[in-house]
This record gives sequence, C-alpha cells and structure tokens, in this order.
Amino acid sequence: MTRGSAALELAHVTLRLGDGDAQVTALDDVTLDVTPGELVAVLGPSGSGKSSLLAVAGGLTRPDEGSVRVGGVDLATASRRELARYRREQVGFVFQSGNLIPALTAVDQLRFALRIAGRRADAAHTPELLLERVGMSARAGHRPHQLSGGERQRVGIARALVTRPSVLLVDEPTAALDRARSREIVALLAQETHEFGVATVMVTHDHDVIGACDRVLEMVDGKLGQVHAHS
Ligand SMILES: Nc1ncnc2c1ncn2[C@@H]1O[C@H](COP(=O)(O)OP(=O)(O)OP(=O)(O)O)[C@@H](O)[C@H]1O
Repeated sequence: MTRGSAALELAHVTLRLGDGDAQVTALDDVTLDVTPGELVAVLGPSGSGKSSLLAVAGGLTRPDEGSVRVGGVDLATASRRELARYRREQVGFVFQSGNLIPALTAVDQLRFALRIAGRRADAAHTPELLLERVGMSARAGHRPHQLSGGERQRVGIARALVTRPSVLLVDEPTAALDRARSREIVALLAQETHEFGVATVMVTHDHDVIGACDRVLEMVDGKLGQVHAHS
C-alpha cells in the first residue's frame, strides 16, 4: 500500500452488530468519499452509528457488506494482518479527551507513537516540529495532568499526525472543551488536514464547530446523508 495522500472511499457499507432479536444495523448502505486534504464532519444523535463509521474506516472492524478502500486496498476483504498494518501505517486517531498516556511528556507521546508504528520521523515532521505546529512547544516537557483540555487535544492531534497517516479519524474532539476552545481545536484540525493532505472524518454532536469543515453530513439510524434543518 502506498503511503501519503490517499482517499478514503466507502461504498454501500453495511455493518450489523449483535445477534438475533438484538441485532442492530449500525451502518446502513453508507457511501462516503473523502479526498486527501478534506475535513468532513459527521453529525448525528447518540446511537446513530458514528462510532461504527470510525471503526469501519479505521480498520477496527470489517463491514458485512460493501467496500472500504484506502490507497487501492479494500479493508472489507483484507486479512487481519493487513488490517493491523493499515491501522499502524495509514490511520491516525484523535479521541474525545486526547487519550494521552499519563506518564509521558507531550514530546514523548509523539516519540512513542512513532516507535509503535515502527517509524522514524522525517526531518520536516519531527515530534518537536509537530508540537510547534500545534502551538505546544513551550509545553513539550509537560505531562497530561499539567495540561489543559485544549492543550491535551493539541498534543493528541500532533501525535496522530506524526506518523504521516493518509486517513485521520476524529471522535468528538470537543466533548471536554468550552465553546472558544472547541472552535480553536476544529480550526486546527482543518488547517492540519489541508496542510498534510490527509483525508479526515470528524464525528461530533457539536453543531457550533462545523463552520471550519469542508463538508458536513448527518448520520441518522445508520444512514449517512445531507444535513437537514432541525427545529
Ligand atoms: N456490540 C454491539 N452489539 C449490538 N449493538 C451494538 C453494539 N455496539 C453498538 N451497537 C448499537 O449500534 C448502534 C450504533 O452505535 P454507535 O456506537 O456506532 O453510535 P454513535 O452514533 O457513535 O453513538 P454515540 O454518539 O452515543 O457514541 C446503536 O444502536 C448501538 O446501540
């Protein structure tokens, strides 16, 4: 699989979870193309399938039907080994509250991510330079408990990008932040998405932050579509 700029292409993806009467169609015929350098927001109520969408796009689970293509490989038919490799080499994840490792300083979070990925930073994307990009140089030696929620998210974004993924998957990045911080974080995600040419999907409940996104979609009962006005 080639590294770098690759689109994320989901076609007619269906994912069923649970068994028998308890079975739920978490994703129902979902089609989504995200181009390199594009930030797509996915809105939707709790239980609508947003986490399932990230799980399928991130190679954490295979769909029951449809295809999920990144750089010419179909994750729906990939082996477990190929999926693990895809997750390690092609995907960056950003979670709700940063999900940083408590014992590590900000710069070590990024070094550790590189080590896990079995990668070396190229000269233009060292951990130090990435932290500078997200405005965290002065806090590079701080551990998570010494950082604010917004600062932790900045480190989380830098950590996700240090391995130079093709696809960036972002789960409720502003859940723990106030309105001003939320807007800053999503503006940063947009900036880095464009700069790195990464295909980014951000799921969120937060209608307030979608102005910075290139495209906004809505998930309802496992179906992905255009946003409808809410009363
Ligand atoms: N392991 C499972 N077995 C059965 N059903 C499941 C399982 N995991 C999730 N579901 C169901 O699948 C549907 C989609 O869940 P999903 O977590 O993708 O929604 P979500 O939009 O991310 O919700 P939230 O915003 O609350 O995180 C929900 O109806 C949920 O109850």
